Order: sequence, then C-alpha cells, then structure tokens
Amino acid sequence: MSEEPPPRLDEQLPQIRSRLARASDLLVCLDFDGTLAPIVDEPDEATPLEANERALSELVAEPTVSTAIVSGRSLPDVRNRIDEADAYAGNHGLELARSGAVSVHPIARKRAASIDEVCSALEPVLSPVPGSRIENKRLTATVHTRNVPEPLRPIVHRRTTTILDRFGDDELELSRGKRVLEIGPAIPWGKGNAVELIASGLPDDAATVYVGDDVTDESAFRVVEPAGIGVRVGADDPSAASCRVRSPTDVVSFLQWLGSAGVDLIEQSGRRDETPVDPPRAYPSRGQIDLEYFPKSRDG
Ligand SMILES: O=P(O)(O)OC[C@H]1O[C@H](O[C@H]2O[C@H](CO)[C@@H](O)[C@H](O)[C@H]2O)[C@H](O)[C@@H](O)[C@@H]1O
Repeated sequence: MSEEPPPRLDEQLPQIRSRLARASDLLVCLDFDGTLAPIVDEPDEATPLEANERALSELVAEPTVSTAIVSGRSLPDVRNRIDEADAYAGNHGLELARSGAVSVHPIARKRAASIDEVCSALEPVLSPVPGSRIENKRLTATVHTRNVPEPLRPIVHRRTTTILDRFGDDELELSRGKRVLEIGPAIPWGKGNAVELIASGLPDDAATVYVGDDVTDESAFRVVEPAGIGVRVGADDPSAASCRVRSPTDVVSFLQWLGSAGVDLIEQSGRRDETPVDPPRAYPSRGQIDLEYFPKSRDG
C-alpha cells in the first residue's frame, strides 16, 4: 500500500471507464458508517443520506448490477438501517445474508460466548468513564470512545486491553477503527473475504466496485483492486483503494454516475450477450452452510 493517499476519483475516471467498458456485469459493494451514512456521535442515530438510498435503489433496479452492503455492524442492525441491497455482510464479513439465507463463520459463532463474557467484564470497568459505550454485536463487540473526553481515552484503551488479555485467551483480538476499539475472533477473515464470496456468484468478467472509509475496508480494497475499483471515503489516509472521495455526499454522486454512465458502459460493451451467466448461487439453509461457505480450520 502506498504511503500517499489515492488520487481523487474524478482524476481516475478514464481508468474507471475503461474497467467498466470491459465488464459484463457490475457488483457494487458499500460500507455503511462513514460511506452511506455520515459519522455521528451516537451510533444508534446513524442514518444513510436519502440521496444515497435513492441512488442504491436505482442501481438495484438495473439488471446488470448486483449490490451488497458490507458493514462492521451486526447483520440485523445494518439491514434495519438500509433496505433493498441484494446481499448483506455484517460484523466485518463474519455473517452473510444472500438469496434469503444467512451464513455465519463457524469459528466466530463458537467464540460468541467469549465476546459476551468480555462485554460483561468491560461493563463495570468502563461504565465509570464518561461517554464510553460498549456495543455487543454477538460475533464482535465495539468499544466507542468518540464521546469520551480526549484525556480519558487512553484509560479506555488500557482497561479494554487488560480485560481482553484476561478473558480473550488468545481467541479474540483487538483492532482500531474510527474512535472505536473493535473486539473480534482472532481469525484471518474480514470484509475482503466476504466480498470474494459475494463476487464468486457472478461471471468472471464482472467488475467489482467497493466503497468504504475505515481500516476494515482495506481488506476489501485489496481484493477488488486492480481488476475492480476501490474508492476510499475520507480526506487523505493512505489506502489500497485506487481513488478517493471526500464524504458520503460525494458517494451519492459516484453512485448516480455508476447508475447512468457506468451502466451504459457495461451495456455498450455487449459482453453480456456473449457470456452465458450462471444463476446466482443460492445460500443453503442454516446448519448446512458454515463449512461449505467458510474455510475449514482446526477448531472449525
Ligand atoms: O463497517 P461500517 O459499516 O463502517 O461499521 C464500522 C463501525 O461503525 C459504527 O461506528 C462508527 O460509526 C458511528 C456512527 O457514526 C460512530 O459514532 C463511531 O465513532 C464510528 O466508529 C458502528 O457503531 C460499529 O459497530 C461499526 O463496527
């Protein structure tokens, strides 16, 4: 990954056009917080921009386009916040909903009890810290520090690390996001893996676009680039994405552009007529799914 922030999206339009002009189909994967919805102080109050919802609906209506929301929130939470997408990945890719069925990473499912224990242990040590908040998302947990006064944030970090060392038993790991500490199972699985799974149901010459704003979106950028298009939302962070926009408002413009010029480029390529498209692979029902859709591992 370059140390430099990626170039602005408008500077990259010729490259984006040429990638779309070679594609038979388009998969548009979108992060939620900071991408479709502006970042707000209270996580419960995050709402997508109406214009982003409209632009998503227009993409959903296009026969050459598939859509997915890929979020760090729990699956039920993110599905309640934004409707209509063809697929949803929650908990940073550990749970997936598509074609009417849900699959959960088998190791993450086993470690849900440890997440619960850690949340219970964190409650008494963090509740005295003003503004701190624990979001238990079953497969992962988020410790929020956005509303914690700056001088107290190191205390939250220390206490969280201490509890995780005591209860996590090497099964859980800590990572950082935007004013949050994310606690999840220590397994090599992230948003990028979820995007690969979703894309595997599409023809080989489909183009995948991924738009996201935070650290966990980087694994998805690495998966889609360079054949697809990664768009980092935010000012000047280095990223594996090939271009950037500044804010969720700019995401609106990009989604609108994809729904008009982007779809035209794909249709003009005419590749769809030549390529027989496999029917989307349906998710099997709960219970059958885990080992089939997620990799086996020693304790899986
Ligand atoms: O992958 P995402 O959909 O972007 O989810 C990442 C985390 O988003 C939420 O936290 C972030 O947004 C909050 C509301 O704007 C903000 O207050 C917080 O500081 C941000 O980090 C969500 O609450 C987490 O569960 C997600 O993991």
